[in-house]
Parts: sequence; structure tokens; C-alpha cells
Amino acid sequence: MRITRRLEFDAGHRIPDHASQCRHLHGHRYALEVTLSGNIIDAAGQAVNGMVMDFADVKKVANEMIVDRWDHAFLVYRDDTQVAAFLASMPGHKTVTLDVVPTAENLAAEAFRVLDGAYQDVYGNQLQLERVRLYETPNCWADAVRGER
Ligand SMILES: Nc1nc2c(c(=O)[nH]1)N=C([C@H](O)[C@H](O)COP(=O)(O)OP(=O)(O)OP(=O)(O)O)CN2
Ligand SMILES: [Zn+2]
Repeated sequence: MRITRRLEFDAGHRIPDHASQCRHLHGHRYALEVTLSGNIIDAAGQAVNGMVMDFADVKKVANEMIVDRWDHAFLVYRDDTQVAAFLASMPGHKTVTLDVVPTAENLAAEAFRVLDGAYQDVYGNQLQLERVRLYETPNCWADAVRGER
């Protein structure tokens, strides 16, 4: 069985080598969809009975590990030196420095990497992260899928 929880956040970014508009500083209302697989828990009387994982707990983990960190941050590529230096010159600015260019693909891959270690199979139902889908705009998204490149 698969379940998916969607969360949204706002962040700034730019793609420094982009040939067109995306080389400029701009922002998005991103959406993150976290898909988990596992067996349906059969445990009468327990709060998680009939679930793969409580959606509230899916949200809690994704918020702690990604959304709270990226929301209203500027996501900057480490080697985008001018922008990184500018952001560093602003005391207290919420900046997330990444080892990769902040494309939808790289952000989906980074979110998958972080979240994969965060969802624990505490009920023994083979819970695991299957996919992270990251929408950059309503029309553009990237999927990081377990076992795929
Ligand atoms: N493969 C990728 N291509 C592009 C990415 C990306 O992350 N991966 N990112 C961008 C820009 O950052 C931008 O966010 C996309 O803008 P745009 O193409 O304008 O997207 P829209 O949904 O707004 O497109 P409309 O045609 O205006 O509907 C560019 N490419
Ligand atoms: Zn963009």
C-alpha cells in the first residue's frame, strides 16, 4: 500500500547557469509530496490501526526535516559565490546552502536523501520512503524514486 502527504512552502532560488529567466533571483510556492509504502497495520485498539502511517506523523517528519528548514529560506548553490556572499552579509538571513544547483530535480533528490533516514519502521509494517515529488510550479515537478536514477 502507498500513501502520500502533500506539504507546501515558499522559498527563493536561482539557477546561475540557466539560459533564460531562472538565472535571476526569484521564488516559488513549492509543493512537496512524500510517498511511503508499507503494509496496512492490523492492530485493533491502536491509533494506527488500518493505516500505513498516520498522515499527521508523515507531515511532522517532513516538516521537521525539510519544510521548516526550507520555508522562507533562500536556497543557494554553494558555488554561486556572489549570491552566497551577499546572503552571508545579511545577519540572521534564512539561507540554505546546497552542494548542488537548486533545480527541482536536485531539491527532490536532496529531500529524498534527508527523508529516507527519517521515516522509521516502528510498527514493523515494512514502512519505507518510495518517492519524493517536488513541484517547483503547478506545471513543473521532479520525482526522486527509490531505486531509480
Ligand atoms: N528541468 C528543469 N528545468 C527548469 C527548472 C528546473 O528546476 N528543472 N527550473 C526553472 C526555473 O527555476 C523556473 O522555476 C521554471 O519556470 P517556468 O519554466 O517559467 O515554469 P512555469 O510553470 O512558470 O512555466 P509557464 O510556461 O510560465 O507556465 C526552469 N527550468
Ligand atoms: Zn525557479
